[in-house]
Amino acid sequence: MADRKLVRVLNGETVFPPPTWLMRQAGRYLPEYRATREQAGGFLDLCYNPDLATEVTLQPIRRFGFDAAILFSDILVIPDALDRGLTFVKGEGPQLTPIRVDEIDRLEPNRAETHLAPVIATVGRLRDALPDETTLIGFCGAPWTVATYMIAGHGTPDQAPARLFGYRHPEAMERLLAILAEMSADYLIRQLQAGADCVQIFDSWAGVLDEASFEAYAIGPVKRIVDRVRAAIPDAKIIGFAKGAGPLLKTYREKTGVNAVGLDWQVPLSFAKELQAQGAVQGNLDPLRLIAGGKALEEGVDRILETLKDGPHIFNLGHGITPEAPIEHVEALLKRIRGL
Ligand SMILES: Cc1c2[nH]c(c1CCC(=O)O)Cc1[nH]c(c(CCC(=O)O)c1C)Cc1[nH]c(c(CCC(=O)O)c1C)Cc1[nH]c(c(C)c1CCC(=O)O)C2
Repeated sequence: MADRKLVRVLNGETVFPPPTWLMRQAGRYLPEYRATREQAGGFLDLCYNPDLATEVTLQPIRRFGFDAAILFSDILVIPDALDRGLTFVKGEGPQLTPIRVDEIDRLEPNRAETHLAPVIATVGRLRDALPDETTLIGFCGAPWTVATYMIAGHGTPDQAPARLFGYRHPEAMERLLAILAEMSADYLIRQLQAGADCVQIFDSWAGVLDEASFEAYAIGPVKRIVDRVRAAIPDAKIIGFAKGAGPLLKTYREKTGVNAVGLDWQVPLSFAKELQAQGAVQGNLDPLRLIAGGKALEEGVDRILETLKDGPHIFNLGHGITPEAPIEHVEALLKRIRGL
């Protein structure tokens, strides 16, 4: 496992061309994903079916030969384990029962072990099925991002309901985040024990927090996860993706102790290079350049490679690939990176 390229980068090595994978690389832009998704029934049925979840995880590896596979699941399986009424309505995204302050102390985190067993089974199967050189990435949502969906009950443009909840009920928010942090740490430990080489913590909504809230809600709970995971697995490799964190990424890495920071597409490359002096960085092509293709794609890729080639870098998008991304553009992206 130590030789897998992406793990070497997480250890601080410079590898060129950089190991490459794409957030949401298993998804609706692939016809084979749409077919398996149809077969599964609902989206959650797909997440909890080890045969089909293994299949969709492997699809982008077979087609493109990415350097890493990411477990197929969703960050919202944690609130699902807490029985928060999660459903995925086609075209509308996730819906949950908005949580009230008085419900927080009645949550039952112990349900997670049994509930998430099929996801852990998927990790084990993947390690057996993947080519030896392919890194297997496990993941969870960061407590703050998961909490934003639990509080609003759905996605919102700026997660105002969760921000207001935090200002009005700071103690309840701290308790909710602490519960999610412990559950997430246990979940990541199980993924690593089942065969994941490293894990990523997705904080997609970190960028809506002000500085003090970022410290309390984005840094604190993620540090708790990192510390707890490393107490069980001392050399666990962890990528933190705090989308929209901008200049706070330096403190984020220092205080949480993650091995690599994920960069969204708005992070200036000059700053990315500064961050690289502290350790590995991952990112950060604008997903829309992948849709556009041609010069927009080539120039975006070249600028990232040129700026980050002398330090530890994992090539990725600055956020997930979208259903509109043409398959030929993904092929062109990989050719450009690998210089073929
Ligand atoms: C916020 C968030 C979620 N889920 C996730 C995040 C954090 C990353 C991000 O910001 O994109 C993370 C996630 N979701 C999914 C993965 C699988 C692994 C991967 O390929 O990266 C991962 C890592 C599958 C998925 N999760 C979802 C899909 C699409 C569902 C479908 O097939 O119908 C996939 C492939 C659904 C989902 N799940 C979520 C939303 C808001 C939606 C609806 C939006 C959409 O439809 O794209 C919650």
